[in-house]
Amino acid sequence: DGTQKYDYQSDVARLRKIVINSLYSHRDVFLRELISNANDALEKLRLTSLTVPEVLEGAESMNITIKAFKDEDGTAKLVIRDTGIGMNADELTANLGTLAKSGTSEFLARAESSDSTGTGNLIGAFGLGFYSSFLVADKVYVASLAAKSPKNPQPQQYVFSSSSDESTFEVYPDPRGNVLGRGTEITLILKEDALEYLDTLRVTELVSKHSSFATAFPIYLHTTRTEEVPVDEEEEEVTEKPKSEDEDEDEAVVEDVEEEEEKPKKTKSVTVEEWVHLNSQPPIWMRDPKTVTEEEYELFYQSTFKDYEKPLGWAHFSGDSAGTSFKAILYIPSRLDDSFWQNPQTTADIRLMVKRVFITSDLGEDALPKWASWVKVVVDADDLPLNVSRETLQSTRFLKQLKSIIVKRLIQTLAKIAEKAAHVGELDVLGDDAEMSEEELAWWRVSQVYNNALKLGAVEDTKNRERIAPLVRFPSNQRNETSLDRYVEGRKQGQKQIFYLADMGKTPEALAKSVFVEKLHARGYEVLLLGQPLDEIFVQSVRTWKKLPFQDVAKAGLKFGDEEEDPEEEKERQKELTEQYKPLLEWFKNEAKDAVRNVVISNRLVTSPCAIVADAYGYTANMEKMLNAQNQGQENKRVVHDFAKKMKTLEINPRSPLIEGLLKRVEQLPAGDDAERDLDAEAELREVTSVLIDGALVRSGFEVPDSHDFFARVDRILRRSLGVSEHAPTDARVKPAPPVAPALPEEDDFAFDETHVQLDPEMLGLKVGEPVLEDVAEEAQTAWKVESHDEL
Ligand SMILES: Nc1ncnc2c1ncn2[C@@H]1O[C@H](COP(=O)(O)OP(=O)(O)OP(=O)(O)O)[C@@H](O)[C@H]1O
Repeated sequence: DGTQKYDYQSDVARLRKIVINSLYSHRDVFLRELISNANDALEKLRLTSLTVPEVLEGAESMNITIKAFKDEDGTAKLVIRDTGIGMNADELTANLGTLAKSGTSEFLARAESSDSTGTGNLIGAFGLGFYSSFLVADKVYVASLAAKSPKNPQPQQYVFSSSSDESTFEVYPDPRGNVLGRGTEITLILKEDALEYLDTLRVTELVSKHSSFATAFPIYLHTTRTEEVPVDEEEEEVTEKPKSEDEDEDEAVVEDVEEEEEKPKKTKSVTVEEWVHLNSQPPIWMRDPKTVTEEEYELFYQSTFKDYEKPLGWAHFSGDSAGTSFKAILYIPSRLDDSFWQNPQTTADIRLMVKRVFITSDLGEDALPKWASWVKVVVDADDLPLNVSRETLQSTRFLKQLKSIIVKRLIQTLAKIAEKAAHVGELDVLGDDAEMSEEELAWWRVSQVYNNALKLGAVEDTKNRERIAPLVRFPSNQRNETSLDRYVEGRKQGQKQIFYLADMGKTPEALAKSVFVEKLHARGYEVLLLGQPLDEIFVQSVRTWKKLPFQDVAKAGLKFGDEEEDPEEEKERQKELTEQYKPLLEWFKNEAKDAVRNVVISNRLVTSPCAIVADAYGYTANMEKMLNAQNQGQENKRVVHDFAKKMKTLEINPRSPLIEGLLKRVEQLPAGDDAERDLDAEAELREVTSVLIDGALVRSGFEVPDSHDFFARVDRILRRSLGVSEHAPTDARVKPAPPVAPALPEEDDFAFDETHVQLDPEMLGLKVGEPVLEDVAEEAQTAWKVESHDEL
């Protein structure tokens, strides 16, 4: 009576199908998911009881029980029961029949497209746990009795039932009445091929592997075993051997013993039922770190934070803060979500417990500084006021200090991983696993994921800057990556600057080829190559390292540090060169007056003919790019901006044959009044010079003021060198577009039939059947689909 029949929401139907089809090989996950739900329900109850004590009525204990058995009809049942908060009829319908979680479509897309590796864990991560019961059950009954509360003073026990192949479910009052006392009982009617879960050993193994950390509440498993018990004395037939009269004492002793062995006491088999406590060990964070294995730490992380990948590192520590002692484990996840960079306010994942009881994982937005908000932490404090709002909780001294304790510990943990891999900077081929030791690989992974977050830390977290900056790695012209400490260690005698070149968006390879690096590189100096958006800001914030200031090699002020050792003749030569090149310097000053402030003989160029160097207070190309983007449309800033833009020097390389040639041509120009001058030759030379200046701008990373005009000049010079007429026009006739279309396009006009695009993985030289390669093929196929769209 009172049965309500419902259709599943379409998403649920789709999801159940995916879960059942794609997760077959991961079906063990169902138990972990159901236990995790039971734990959540118990946590909710405990927390609610702080303000509404009557919720505890109905059942004394707070625990989870599991019972597997075959009933009288031979039906295999697995029953998982908790005495948690429970659900009323509406909650059963809403919680189990609809999907309220965001991210579901992401899960669906991922589960439908992937080869299902990792989906076993995805399922929990997306909050779809309950449906995993259909992996092992043909039919599921969820009986639930909500906890008593002022709103629901007389709760009634209801049942939700559904079978794995139906698209409907039913909710009805439990015909047994309120037998649960409180909480939820999930009865799985096991599938024919899932009878393994009747085996208590199997269940014990699963619980201890995946769930023993997931809950602080006791989990009991119902077990039965047969035991031989002695039959009662009176039942036993006592046959005593009559003693012969001539027996002596000694013989009698021997006979007695023999008699006992030959005639064992009678026993009978009885079935003993027992509830075995499966998670009797204290939770992992309460244990002595020496007794916890690596695998236990990893499994605990995966089940607690619902991550299907293993963490990159962790720290297990205890302490005392503001009079509260605590134990904690912090984890470094293997990935940094994209949202880290997109969302300026990220909430931290800190699971706060008090004496093993979970309190909250929402400590507000500034629970950790932004740069460290990705760290995952479990903290168990000895004593905290529980029955309080989040705001009050946040203002406790303990929680205020917790923030800096976690950050400090995180930095220490990262530093330890880095230290163990101290030689990582010397590796030539990073990323080649074969060449890396385990320690190096561990640090390499951390650095790959968190390097930019650490830069952010060094910029924003001024208190910890000194500790974070040494963890940041930069590529250089000499190695794939180096720390600031290693850079300073490897500096040359006399070197008093940390050389760097910053150009946002450029690869280290491209930066290494820059005109500014060429001489430093040729002389054996190390230059940090900064191509990431945060790099220049990092350098500006840190300013000096081990007392050495950072020097932008694209700016004036570059000193090798051994200039004083230069012989007299070197200085003399420099003077001579300036004298010798005077006419060319004058010529350039005139031609480049719109772009630069000064023109000098270069000391930094090796093969390039010229380059443009920013003054110490002018803008480098990189800063100019950043400021251009920032100041767009702001007239008042433009004036300052334009001024700073001109604070540049053109350096020319006297050893370059191009510059030598130009000097000769400038010297050959007839001087005098207009009548004596060769205006054509001057114009031609001016054009070459302007291309050289613009070329120097480009070479130095700046933009040319008018690229169309620049290329028109290059074209003219090319024509001249090819002997083609400079003025011959190009045939510029083109076919005009057809007249305006009369009607709006139909949808079909753009339809693209994907079924035509099937790319054979073997065509790509990939072996079919290997999951990794299939992924590649799939990616290639997607890429090709996109290309075909473009062509259409
Ligand atoms: N044993 C239970 N006691 C009380 N409520 C439950 C229980 N099991 C499930 N629920 C309710 O059903 C909802 C859906 O459960 P489901 O396992 O599908 O997702 P979830 O538990 O919300 O997410 P996740 O699996 O990530 O923890 C839960 O949010 C909870 O409200």
